Amino acid sequence: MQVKIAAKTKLPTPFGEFELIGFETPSGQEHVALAMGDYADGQPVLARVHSECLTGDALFSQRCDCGPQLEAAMQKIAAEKRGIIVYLRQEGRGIGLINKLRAYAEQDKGLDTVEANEILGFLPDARDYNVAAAMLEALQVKQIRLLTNNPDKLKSLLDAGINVIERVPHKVDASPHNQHYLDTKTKKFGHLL
Ligand SMILES: Nc1nc2c(ncn2[C@@H]2O[C@H](COP(=O)(O)OP(=O)(O)OP(=O)(O)O)[C@@H](O)[C@H]2O)c(=O)[nH]1
Ligand SMILES: [Zn+2]
Repeated sequence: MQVKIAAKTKLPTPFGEFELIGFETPSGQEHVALAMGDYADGQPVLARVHSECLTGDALFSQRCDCGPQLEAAMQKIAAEKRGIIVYLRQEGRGIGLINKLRAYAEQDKGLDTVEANEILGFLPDARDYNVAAAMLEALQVKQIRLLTNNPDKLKSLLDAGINVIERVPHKVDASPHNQHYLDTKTKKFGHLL
């Protein structure tokens, strides 16, 4: 896949100043990367491949752990003064925002995250990481230390051609609201929590 770096700017945050890089795919999708330090020097880069979660990243939802994971990734990168967050606009594990809200409504009736996706006719996880590989290549990131608890994501990134040399655990504290969600991640997706 080809991606185009469409814009680069500064992103001052409570954790330090990141470089914000905007990407466009040939089909018109938009993604961003947040970067700090010299990530193109060929040495391993601490990296998070984060899937968009409007509810968790921006609206403080406690149904999932996305917001705290994003914040923790920014903090860890700032502590090393070097790293990258590939922020993919693959909301709801690739099914889109409104379908995720429909899946939440099914969960409100008692289904878990996997069952809710399935009853709506979707795969449990419909994400595609080829665009992440293309973004890292465009930024000349040669090897990464991946912040994740998800073994499938690790495998998918390797399959997409990303040189992941290490998995760095990325656990955040559970809340009473997301405990069931995290249990499902462990039981059905094999997350190492
Ligand atoms: N379809 C669906 N998507 C969800 C649900 N809860 C969170 N998501 C989406 O899941 C994505 C985050 O993926 P997760 O499976 O939580 O975590 P991960 O990124 O695979 O694994 P880690 O790297 O360990 O965090 C985001 O796109 C969220 O919008 C849900 O109940 N249903
Ligand atoms: Zn989330």
